[in-house]
Amino acid sequence: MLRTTRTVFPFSYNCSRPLTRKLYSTTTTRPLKVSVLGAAGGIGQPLSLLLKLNPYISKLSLFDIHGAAGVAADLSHIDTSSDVQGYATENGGLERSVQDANVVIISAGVPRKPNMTRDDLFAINASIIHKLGRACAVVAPNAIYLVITNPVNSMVPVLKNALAAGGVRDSRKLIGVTTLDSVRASKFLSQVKGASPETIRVPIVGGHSGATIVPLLSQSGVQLSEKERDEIVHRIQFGGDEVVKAKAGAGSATLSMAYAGARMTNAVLRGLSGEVGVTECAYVESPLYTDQGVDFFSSRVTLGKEGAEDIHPVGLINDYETGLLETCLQNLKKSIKKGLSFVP
Ligand SMILES: NC(=O)C1=CN([C@@H]2O[C@H](COP(=O)(O)OP(=O)(O)OC[C@H]3O[C@@H](n4cnc5c(N)ncnc54)[C@H](O)[C@@H]3O)[C@@H](O)[C@H]2O)C=CC1
Ligand SMILES: O=C([O-])CC(=O)C(=O)O
Repeated sequence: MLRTTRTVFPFSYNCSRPLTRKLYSTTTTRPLKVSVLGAAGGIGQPLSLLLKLNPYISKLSLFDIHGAAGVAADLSHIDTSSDVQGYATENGGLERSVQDANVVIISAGVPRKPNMTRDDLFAINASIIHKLGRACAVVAPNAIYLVITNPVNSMVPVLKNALAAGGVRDSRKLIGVTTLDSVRASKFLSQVKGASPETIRVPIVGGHSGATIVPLLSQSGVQLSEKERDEIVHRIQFGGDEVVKAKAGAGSATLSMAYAGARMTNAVLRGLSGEVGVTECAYVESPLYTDQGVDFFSSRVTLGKEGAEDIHPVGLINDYETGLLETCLQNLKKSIKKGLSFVP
């Protein structure tokens, strides 16, 4: 197979090399197809743009109930190697868009408006995720699924059941995207400390909503006063609300989410391509807290050819973080139960 080396992507992210950020460089050996569902949306469009720049991807497939053909036509003029194709609902467009996909990214659904919680999106988004999952299970049983749609804490369990109903049961291939919390943590901490965000890594465990977002600042190597710590934890937990408020009814984070989604997708593609030691924090079916009735949990995972291959424990945490984790687990348990109990 032809081997090509390109340097086009704006970031390289590797938890095993946390202090490096450089132009993306890879040797591609395997053509990979990535499908984006919800591709014409606020996240879908900039995410698809970033994916068009990713040299791991040979086929970029865009599906939306409105407007994917236009987005695909636009992106297809960009002079990178990948082919872009847009699909609408008609003529089995969804099924054709995900057929043989290696990775399916789902950002289809409704975003928050001010004074809404992520959980307020549950009913409408669960129906969408379930429907997409049922269709995808038939034509893309081996894909890795990345769920962006909120509430992530419940949508991943919803998708698990939808895929399982179609006979697809590999938990390593079902991943909730919590990367935006990691991105925010690096940025917010860097602002407090006057450091470069590239040099700061904070493991974020738990889930992706308010008190379920547990930043392990004690593992960041950054010293903080109690006041600084409390403020930064609050800002990381409720960073999404800042954007929802600022957008004043026009939706929630899209551009920073596209960046975070592209980073997570890139990590998954590196793992799929055989790179060893690729890790990110992600929300997966996890054995870590099943004894407390919590079957899904975000922690550091190692990504490989089968998806989330190793799930790492939270590691050493202090009393303050133990308190945050207890609150997180209580909340997470309810969101997971709600997701698993969803009946379309
Ligand atoms: N995981 C995370 O960290 C984050 C998650 N989100 C979530 O991502 C989701 C999408 O947000 P935005 O892109 O801003 O919303 P948006 O409304 O701009 O875009 C959503 C897109 O989904 C499409 N869509 C709706 N039903 C569909 C279906 N059945 N099949 C295919 N496409 C369908 C719509 O046509 C639209 O283009 C929301 O639920 C939001 O809360 C947002 C930010 C961060
Ligand atoms: O806040 C929202 O609804 C969108 C989101 O998940 C985030 O920005 O973290």
